[in-house]
Amino acid sequence: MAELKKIIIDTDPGVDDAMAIFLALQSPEVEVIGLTTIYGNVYTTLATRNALHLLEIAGRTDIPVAEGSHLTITKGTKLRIADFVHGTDGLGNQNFPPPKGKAIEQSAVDFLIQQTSLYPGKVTVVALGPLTNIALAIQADPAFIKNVGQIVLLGGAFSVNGNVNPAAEANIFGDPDAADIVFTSGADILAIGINITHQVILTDADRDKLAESSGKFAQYLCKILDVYFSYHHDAYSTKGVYLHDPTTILAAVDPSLITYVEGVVRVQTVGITRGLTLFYNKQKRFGEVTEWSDKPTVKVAVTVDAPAVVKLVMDRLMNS
Ligand SMILES: O=c1[nH]cnc2c1ncn2[C@@H]1O[C@H](CO)[C@@H](O)[C@H]1O
Repeated sequence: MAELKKIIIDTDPGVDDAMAIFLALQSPEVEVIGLTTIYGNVYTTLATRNALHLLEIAGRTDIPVAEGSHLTITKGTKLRIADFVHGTDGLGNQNFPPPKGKAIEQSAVDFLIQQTSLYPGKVTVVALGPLTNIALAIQADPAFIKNVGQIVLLGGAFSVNGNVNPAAEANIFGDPDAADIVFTSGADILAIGINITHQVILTDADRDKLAESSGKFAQYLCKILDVYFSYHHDAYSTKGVYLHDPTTILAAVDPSLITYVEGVVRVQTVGITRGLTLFYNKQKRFGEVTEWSDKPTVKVAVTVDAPAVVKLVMDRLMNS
């Protein structure tokens, strides 16, 4: 049997994170070797609690959860928490009982460094929240960027408006300094921006199908989806919700679902465009040295097979 791709999910659950975690657990192509937590949709403490809860729902308490950073990398910025998208508990205001399990003693950063060095080149880190933990791992251990197989991240708005403001997407806005460290680190990076995820919509009709199925993950998700759907109806007037995190997980599971281009990405860290991701496509040779010169390239997704992604999401959640 071919070796399964090992993945660590860095997550801030979050309704679409819950979907993504369940999808990963339902994907025979990958082995989830751990979850690391971060603030974003909720504060880090609640992210850890929700990660443990979701693994208990899935019957996968064998998978360790390592708690991540409570602060941005500069420790200077006020956190922006998107509880208006996911509910104050991050999971659709369902007031689930606290999980029985606990996070491991090791921090998220130490866990990322240890696991990638145990399996050099074999671990894919799927980053679904702000990039603080990943940037801290890069800073703490120069070998991390060589040891990690690939970092597949949900972040950025490439040639489209952001979702926090016209400039910035939420995960990059959450810690722009960390994001710039990650994008310029030299690691193998695949960025899935909202230019991609806004093409992947779970419709009201899809949700009805999930509700009618007997899949245990489908049933659980239908309980928590209300707040996420209401937010999308109000903010975007869409008849459905964007599948940000599920699309990112599936891009890691099956890279043929997307196409990408390569170039240098820098992140604006100050001013009114703080959190802007700017991709240099190398079409112009600039006479002068720029902030993009001599930086390693990354992969940025440019197309997605949206019907195939939605079908995989539906099939894997209903057959659970
Ligand atoms: O309008 C929004 N503001 C803030 N965060 C959002 C919004 N929509 C979605 N997300 C959250 O941020 C990530 C994608 O940018 C996703 O994790 C999503 O749940």
